[in-house]
Amino acid sequence: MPDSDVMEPDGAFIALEKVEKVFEVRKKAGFLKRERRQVRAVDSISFTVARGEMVGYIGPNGAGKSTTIKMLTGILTPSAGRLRVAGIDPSRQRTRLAHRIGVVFGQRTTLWWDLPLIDSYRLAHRMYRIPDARFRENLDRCVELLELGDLLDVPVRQLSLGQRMRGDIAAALLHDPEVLYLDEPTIGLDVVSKAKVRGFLKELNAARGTTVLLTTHDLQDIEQLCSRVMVIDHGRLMYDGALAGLHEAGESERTLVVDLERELPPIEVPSCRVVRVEGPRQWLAFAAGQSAAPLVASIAAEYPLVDLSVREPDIEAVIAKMYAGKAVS
Ligand SMILES: Nc1ncnc2c1ncn2[C@@H]1O[C@H](COP(=O)(O)OP(=O)(O)OP(=O)(O)O)[C@@H](O)[C@H]1O
Repeated sequence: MPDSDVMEPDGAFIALEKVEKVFEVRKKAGFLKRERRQVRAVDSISFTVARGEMVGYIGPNGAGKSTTIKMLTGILTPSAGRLRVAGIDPSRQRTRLAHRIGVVFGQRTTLWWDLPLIDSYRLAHRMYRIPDARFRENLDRCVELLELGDLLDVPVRQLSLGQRMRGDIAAALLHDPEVLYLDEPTIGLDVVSKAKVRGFLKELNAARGTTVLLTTHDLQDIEQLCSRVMVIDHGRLMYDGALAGLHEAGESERTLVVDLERELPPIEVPSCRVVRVEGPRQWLAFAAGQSAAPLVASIAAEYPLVDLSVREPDIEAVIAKMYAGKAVS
C-alpha cells in the first residue's frame, strides 16, 4: 500500500523549493587546454503539485525540463534546494520511490526490444513484486483501454511508434504508480494515436486520480489534458498557472472577425485596431484580457454588421512571446 500519509505539510504531493542543478562541463579551449564551465540547467525552481493534478511542463529545447524530471525520479541529485515526492527524497531513496512513480520517455523505450510485449510486462510483474491479482487486473485494463490485445505476442521491434508508445505507457502503470511523468508521450505519433494516448491519460487521471506531470512540445497535449501549465526557460520558471492565464501573461491579443454588409474603410472604434481587410470582412485585434462585448456593441451601433466571431490567440505565439519575456520571481 502506498504510504499516502507521508506528505508535505500543505498537502503537496510533489514539492520543490529553490531546486538547482548545475552541471560542470569541460570545453576544449586550445590545443591541450580544457576550460571548465558551469551549466545551470535548473535555476532555483519552486513549485508544488497536489495529488491528482495534471500539470503541463513546457519550455524550449534545453530549458531544463528533462533535468527536472530526472531529479524527480532520483536519477539526478539536485545541486541545491529541497525536493520531495510523496514525502520521499528521490535521490536518497530512489528504489523506494520507484514503486510509487511511473515514467514514460517518448524518445526511449523501457520495453525489451527483441521480446514479445507481454514479456516486458511479466518482467515488471516480478521486478515490482506486483501481487498476481493486481497485475492481472491492471494488465487487463491497460490492454483494453490502450488496445494492446493483438500486440502482446509481437516483438517490440515490430511495433509501430504509436503501438510501442501505448505499450510503454502500460508498462509504466502496471505497478499502480501514484504519479506518472511523461516526457513527450505523443512525439512522432499520428493524429489517431495521439487521440488514443490523450484519451487514455484523461481516463486514468479521472478514474484513478493519478498525478500526471507532462512534458511536451505539442501544445494540443496541454490544451486537451492540463488545466495548469508551468513554463520553464533557461532553467527558470516563467509561468505557473491556468492555461487561459498564459494569454494574459503573454500580453496577447484576441481577434474579432467582422463581416459587414459591404466593403468599407477600416472600422474605427476605441481599444482595437484593424489588422486586415478583405472585401466586406475585417479583422480587429484587441487585448486578450479585455471583454469583446462593448467592442461588438459599438461596432453594431455604427456599422452595418452581418456576422462576427472571436478568435483566441494562437497558443504557440503566446508562449513564444513569453519565452522572450521575464521569469516569475
Ligand atoms: N549531463 C549533462 N551534462 C552537462 N550539461 C547537461 C547535462 N544534461 C543537460 N545538460 C544541459 O542542461 C540544460 C538543460 O537540459 P535539459 O535536457 O534539461 O533540457 P530540456 O528542457 O529537457 O530540453 P529538450 O526539450 O531539448 O529535451 C541544457 O543546456 C543541457 O545542455
